[in-house]
Amino acid sequence: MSLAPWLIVPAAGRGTRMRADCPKQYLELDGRPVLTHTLARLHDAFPHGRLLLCLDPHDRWFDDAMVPFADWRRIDGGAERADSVAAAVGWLGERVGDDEPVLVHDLARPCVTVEDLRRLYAAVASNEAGALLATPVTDTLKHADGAGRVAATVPRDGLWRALTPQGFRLGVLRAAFERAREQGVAMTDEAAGVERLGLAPTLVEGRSDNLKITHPEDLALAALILRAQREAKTPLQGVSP
Ligand SMILES: Nc1ccn([C@@H]2O[C@H](COP(=O)(O)OP(=O)(O)OP(=O)(O)O)[C@@H](O)[C@H]2O)c(=O)n1
Ligand SMILES: C[C@](O)(CO)[C@H](O)COP(=O)(O)O
Repeated sequence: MSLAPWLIVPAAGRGTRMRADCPKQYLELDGRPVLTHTLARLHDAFPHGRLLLCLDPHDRWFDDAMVPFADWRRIDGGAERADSVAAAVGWLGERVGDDEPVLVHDLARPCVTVEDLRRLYAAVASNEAGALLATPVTDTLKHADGAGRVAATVPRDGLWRALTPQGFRLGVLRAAFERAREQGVAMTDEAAGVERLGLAPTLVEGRSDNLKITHPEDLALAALILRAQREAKTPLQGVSP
């Protein structure tokens, strides 16, 4: 498989749950914007990767100098994450073959390690239905009754949290978005669309510290994770400072 995967990075969110003055990707994390951490990890893992960065067309914080990739382009994002990814998939579909490997990674996940990125990419090569990083659920799960009370305890056996990246051959990804559009269904990750094709993407167990920065308290947590990863170093070869 090509050593230069296509990397779709949805980065057009507004970060409403973060309740900050700017989108969360521009908040400072360990001395620099969240965005630069995530892109540095991707670049460390895939220096020759080809980046499609989905940005809000009205984004006034972004600067080209923040991107470490030689080969990259900006894609106008949409109203929802799936719309942003669909725009990038559409761009690719008009230009490259269906066998090309594509990884989709949330910009809001800056703590993904180089090792996990490469393990996931290797899994994409050997699984026709693609693969995603995921981690087994460790909490007890409750189903709510709509009035803030417990309706049931949900058995957690076999339940995993879906992380990113998620990787597929372009043809599979294109078919998944096409099917979702025809059926008018919303999907919160790419694997959900691929499942609707009757395919079963492979779960690749990833690190549980691959946090998606969503709420204000996640920023401090992400800073601690990055620091701990830097200090651990050995299993994380190639991690940017
Ligand atoms: N219309 C959108 C919405 C989200 N994203 C991206 O998808 C990833 C995951 O989305 P999420 O964490 O939900 O980010 P926001 O939409 O920014 O947050 P919120 O839902 O709190 O507004 C982020 O990297 C975000 O920038 C995107 O590209 N386009
Ligand atoms: C893709 C994802 O990060 C997998 O956990 C997640 O589904 C994104 O959800 P969001 O509601 O758009 O943050």
